Amino acid sequence: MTYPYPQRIGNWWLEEKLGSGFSGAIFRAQNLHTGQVVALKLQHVDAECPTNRFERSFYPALQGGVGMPTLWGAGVEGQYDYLVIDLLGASLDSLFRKSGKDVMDLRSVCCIAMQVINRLEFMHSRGLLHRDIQLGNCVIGLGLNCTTIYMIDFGFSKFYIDPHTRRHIPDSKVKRDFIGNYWFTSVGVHCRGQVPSRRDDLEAVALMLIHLLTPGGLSWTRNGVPKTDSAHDRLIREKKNVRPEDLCRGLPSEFEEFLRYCRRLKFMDCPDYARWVEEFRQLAISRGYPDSAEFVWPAPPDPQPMVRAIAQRPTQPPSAGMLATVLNDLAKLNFDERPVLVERRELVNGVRPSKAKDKENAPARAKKSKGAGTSHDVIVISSDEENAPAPRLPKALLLTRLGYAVSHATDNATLARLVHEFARVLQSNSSRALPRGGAMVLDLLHKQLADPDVFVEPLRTRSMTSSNAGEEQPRQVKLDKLLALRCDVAKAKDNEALAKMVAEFGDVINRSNGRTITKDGFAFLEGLAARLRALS
Ligand SMILES: Nc1ncnc2c1ncn2[C@@H]1O[C@H](COP(=O)(O)OP(=O)(O)OP(=O)(O)O)[C@@H](O)[C@H]1O
Repeated sequence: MTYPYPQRIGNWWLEEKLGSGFSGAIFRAQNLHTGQVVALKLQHVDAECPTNRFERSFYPALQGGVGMPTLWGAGVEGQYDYLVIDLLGASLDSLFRKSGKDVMDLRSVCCIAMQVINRLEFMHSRGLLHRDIQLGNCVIGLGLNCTTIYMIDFGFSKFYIDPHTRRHIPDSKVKRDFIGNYWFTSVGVHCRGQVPSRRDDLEAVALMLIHLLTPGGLSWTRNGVPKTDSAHDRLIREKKNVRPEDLCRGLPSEFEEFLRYCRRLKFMDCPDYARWVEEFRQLAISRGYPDSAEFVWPAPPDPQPMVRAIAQRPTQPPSAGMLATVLNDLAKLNFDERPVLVERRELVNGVRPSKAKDKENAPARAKKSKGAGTSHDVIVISSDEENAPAPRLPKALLLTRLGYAVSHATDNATLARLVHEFARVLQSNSSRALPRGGAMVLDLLHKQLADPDVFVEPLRTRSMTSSNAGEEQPRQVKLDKLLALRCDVAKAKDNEALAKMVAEFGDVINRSNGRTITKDGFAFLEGLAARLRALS
């Protein structure tokens, strides 16, 4: 039922209608005495779902938080229940729709991730769950606050810390009607009728981020809001059955890891918000984006479109155009040798394809690579000459390029050279910590050595899902393992054995304090390069 809206309520003069929801409408309003301009959320007292009544009780707990609207007034006057809050800008939903793009750019998505996870950390620290995370409930600020994302619509919120007992609300095995929205509410709450807790707010964020990066959005959002029970059942089935790896195919691994992480959390677990903010920050940095969580919209032109393009998993064959761009860029890094690639399927455990085949493929390859066509057949990131000038490129970009070259290397000699280059890049770091881009290179190297045509779970994911996930190893254990790896690498029989060692190396470094690479670690990498040369 719709109700006629008054022109004035309390001290507020209602102006333009900004939007409307299930139970009411929201107006820009002005204070009759001070001229202050605000947003006023109006609901009829007989509204079917009187969310203002609940929202009013949650706002006080949220005051003072970054990205939390200030509550300026609230009450019931006549037939209307109203809430007066900061006037804010457009929702992420409307910004994205108006952009006309099929997917949102990675930098913006990383900023959304960092900010929304921070907002949830704040809300949860005040004992409150949001329970309706969606793009329409994330809005940007106005004026100086236009790069800050605000959370709105606390109509479905709930205190998960009982204000009287100060304890977490209890779980229940009894299935309940779901609360939230069709698109992003967690599988546990939406499809299994579980009681929502902090983990579910976070899972909704994960789904929202994946949605933004998926052409056409998450598959279950494509038919619109389900209008019948059977359509809703279908949606639930689809949402429940899709595997994280399928949802996140082609996306940077952080998104799949984040979704899996949320789904592994137990009902009362406190999520590690800082870790995920840092993961998305590092992801943005590793792709060459500024180190900032500010949500700048419209998204500025991408300074490194090539880097973003190769965020795709290497299992997806790059287009000829993309390949040409990447090869051109690689060529600029150095070089007296020019890259020529052969088909990935021709790499069998480091055995070089036959010369005859090389010749057959030569014309096609030459077209893809500007300047190709010389007799050289490897990608060179830098020459072996000691005094060759070091490329002045950000480390993250160098590592990304190395990763790309590793995933397209076709013989052990190339891999050997890339591993040597990898060790050099890591050593040029002021810190000896393995950067995120370094972990990616190890992942790709492991995959190349194990079997380039088979999907190999990334090392970082594996170490986090293992039974001793996240556990740090005592320093001595780490040192012993690295020493053993350093000694054993020279005796490795084949690429498979080397793949196992790379996996072990990544695991040891990942689980060590500060992820530092010791002298033995570097010696292992050099030993690996030598062994690859010997096996080529
Ligand atoms: N503070 C604000 N400033 C400017 N616009 C706002 C503000 N709050 C909400 N809006 C706009 O109004 C729309 C509806 O707001 P909100 O979600 O709070 O209402 P609702 O009635 O709870 O909606 P729903 O039924 O969709 O949950 C938002 O999507 C947004 O576009």
